[in-house]
Amino acid sequence: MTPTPTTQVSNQEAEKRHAAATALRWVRSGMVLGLGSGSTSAAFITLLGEKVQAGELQIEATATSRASEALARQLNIPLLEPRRGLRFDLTVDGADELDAQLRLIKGGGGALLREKVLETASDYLLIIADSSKYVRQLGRFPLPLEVVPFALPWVLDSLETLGGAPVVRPNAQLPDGLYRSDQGNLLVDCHFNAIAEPEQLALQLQAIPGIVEHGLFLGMAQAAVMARGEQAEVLRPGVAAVDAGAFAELP
Ligand SMILES: O=C[C@H](O)[C@H](O)[C@H](O)COP(=O)(O)O
Repeated sequence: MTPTPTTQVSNQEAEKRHAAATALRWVRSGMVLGLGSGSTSAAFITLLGEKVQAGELQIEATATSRASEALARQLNIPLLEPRRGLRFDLTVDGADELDAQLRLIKGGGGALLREKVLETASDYLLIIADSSKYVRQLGRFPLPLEVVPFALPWVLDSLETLGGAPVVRPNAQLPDGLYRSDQGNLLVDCHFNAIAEPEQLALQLQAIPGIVEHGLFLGMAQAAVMARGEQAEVLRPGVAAVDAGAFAELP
């Protein structure tokens, strides 16, 4: 039987929750956690909050977006403000795409800058994902960039030259009709369709003034928990997937 779009969505939601619940197994009391953004991260934060409220886990955390911070606060998860020397034992976050090397596209929800900041300050980045996120080659998902508003015209010119078919992300609810990040910057989504050399593209994007950050997260994730139906697999860069049940601790 061919799955209907509604069935696909609910399967995807079930996989997100399954990946989130599996990732919780690696959280230990005493850890300082980075909390990701997006729907899969929200599922993780919700389950984490239940454990904290039940007194089963004592952790502290910093969130990668205002939305995740509000959710964590609502669930009484103790929150740490950014400060010098603050590092994270573990950050758990979703992704828009991941490949076999655990190279990622992130930022579909607009949180890529704070995510990259926290994940760079983390000893371990664990990605949680439903199976639709896994790709052979990055780029089908439009690559998000956070852009300083003043620089937008020239950034768009440069992105056209790179073949990125850039689209400024809209938000019909705001007066100028444009989406704003938590920092008040614009988001530009680039339609490369296929990114043959992510490392080279990352360098090219970093060289364009006005791009605050791009959504390519390369060499950052140590592992991913990906749910596939009822199963959860652990992926590590370049290593064949292993059933999550095979691990008691993060590999
Ligand atoms: O800006 C958003 C983040 O990078 C999310 O982690 C990413 O978009 C995945 O979101 P979701 O879990 O909702 O698919």
